[in-house]
Amino acid sequence: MNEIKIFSPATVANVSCGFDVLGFCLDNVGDEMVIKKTTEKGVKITKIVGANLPFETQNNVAGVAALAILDAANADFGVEIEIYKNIKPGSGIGSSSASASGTVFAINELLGKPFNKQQLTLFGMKGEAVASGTEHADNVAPGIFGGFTLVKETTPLKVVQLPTPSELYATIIHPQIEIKTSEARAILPKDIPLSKAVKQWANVGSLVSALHTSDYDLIADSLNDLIVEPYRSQLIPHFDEVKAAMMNSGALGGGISGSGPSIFSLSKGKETADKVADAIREVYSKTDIEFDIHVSKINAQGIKIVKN
Ligand SMILES: Nc1ncnc2c1ncn2[C@@H]1O[C@H](COP(=O)(O)OP(=O)(O)O)[C@@H](O)[C@H]1O
Ligand SMILES: N[C@@H](CCOP(=O)(O)O)C(=O)O
Repeated sequence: MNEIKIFSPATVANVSCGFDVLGFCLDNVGDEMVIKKTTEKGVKITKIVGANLPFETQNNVAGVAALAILDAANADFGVEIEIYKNIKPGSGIGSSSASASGTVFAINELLGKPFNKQQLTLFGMKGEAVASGTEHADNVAPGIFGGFTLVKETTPLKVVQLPTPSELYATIIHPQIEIKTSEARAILPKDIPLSKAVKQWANVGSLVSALHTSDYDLIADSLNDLIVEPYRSQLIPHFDEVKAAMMNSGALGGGISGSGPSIFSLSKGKETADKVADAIREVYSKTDIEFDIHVSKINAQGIKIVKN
């Protein structure tokens, strides 16, 4: 295979209580990428459509992720990368991560699949670090594995795949303002009170259990973030109103998607997820901020091959 086209989905990191460890994959929102083998070694980004992003290999997450996997494989070829962006950078639904995970998935296919999903996540994290300043894996992992993932450790990397209850839908609003992950990380406290930490890790544990047992009430009870949301929600216009509208229209719960500005909710069934979409549309329609709303199934497969 000399060329591959893939669909690299958007992802929601943190899932309220699981800062830097939990994430899930969306189904109908994402970027496309075309990656071609070249006889000359090295990585060239030849086309970027839909966003103003750096073409220099070292400054683009796709370029850095590509170098990481090609080096590890000691590949005797190089690649040219075309990026078709539908996920706006700084969106909070894993724009940078979609490029990183899509690149390593595609190059692994061109190499004949020598690497497993844990290894691909590791290469993707190298790219993700260009955007956020840290090698967090909570967007890359759900893109590569699909569904819900838990990053148990980063050194050495251990990603745990979690089950996806079949009736779970996500509703997401993306206000068209940019919040850089690196900046949203810089405002977080270095230390947190033990009493809050206890509640937070209890929520992570109960959410993981609830995903295993498809216990929607327990999912609802677990979707709380006492640690990060109080700081970051101040960067998102109308956050409290959107969250109230989500809860009043039947969502199980929700919060900031990744580092924001997107706000996500989870609902039982598409009908409720659509009602949530209507309610949050009403909140933002009264403002002069442009926005997108997505209703999506949870994508259990992750990145998909469009053409090879
Ligand atoms: N291929 C890429 N896709 C998206 N962002 C990229 C890419 N390469 C570099 N970047 C940089 O990463 C930053 C956006 O990433 P980030 O702040 O994490 O947003 P998001 O939450 O949408 O992933 C921007 O500064 C952007 O220029
Ligand atoms: N755990 C990270 C996730 C960032 O997600 P993104 O979609 O905003 O890139 C964080 O919260 O900083």
